[in-house]
Amino acid sequence: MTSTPLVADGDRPREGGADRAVVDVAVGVLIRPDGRFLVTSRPEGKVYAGYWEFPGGKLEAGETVEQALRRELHEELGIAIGAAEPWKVELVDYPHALVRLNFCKVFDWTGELQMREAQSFAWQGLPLDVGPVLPGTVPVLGWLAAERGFEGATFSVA
Ligand SMILES: Nc1nc2c([nH]c(=O)n2[C@@H]2O[C@H](COP(=O)(O)OP(=O)(O)OP(=O)(O)O)[C@@H](O)[C@H]2O)c(=O)[nH]1
Repeated sequence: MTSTPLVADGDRPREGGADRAVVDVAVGVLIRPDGRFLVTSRPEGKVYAGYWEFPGGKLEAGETVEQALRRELHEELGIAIGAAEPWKVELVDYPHALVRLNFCKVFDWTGELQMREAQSFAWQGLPLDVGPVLPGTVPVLGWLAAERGFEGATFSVA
C-alpha cells in the first residue's frame, strides 16, 4: 500500500494524485456454525498470487454487491449462497488499483466447496495459521477479533 491519503468519496481524484476510478469488489466472509471462517489463496496469474484473502471479486456492470458475490462464489467455489449480510466497507489504495471492498457475512450456502481456480482454502479461527495475508484482508481479522473478544495478533505472516 502507498502512504497517499485516501479520499472519502472514492470517485473523486486524490489530492496530488491522478484521477483513479474506484473498483468495487464484493467479498464474502463465510462463517460456519462453529465460528470458523473460510479463507482462500489467490490463484497463480493474479496480483498477489498466493496471498490469503476472503473469496470474492469485482462487480460487473449493473450488478449489486450481493449479485456479484453470488456469481463470484459460484464461479470460484461452486457454491450457491443464501442471504449476504452487508457488514463493512473498506477503501484500499493499492499500486495496481483503488478498490472498495464490500464485505458481507454469509451463514448459509449449499454445495460442496470446489476450488475452480486451483486456489487453496482453509477454515480458520483466530489467529490464522496460513499466510501471507493480503493487506486488504488484515482489517477483517481485526473486526472479527473485536466481535469475538480475541486479543493479540490475528495472523503471523503478512
Ligand atoms: N476477493 C478479495 N479481494 C480482495 C480482498 N482484499 C483485497 O484487498 N482485495 C482486492 O480486491 C481486488 C479483487 O480483485 P480480484 O482479482 O479478486 O477480482 P476478480 O476475481 O473479479 O478478478 P479478475 O478480474 O482477475 O477476474 C484485488 O485488487 C484484490 O487485491 C479480499 O479479502 N478478497
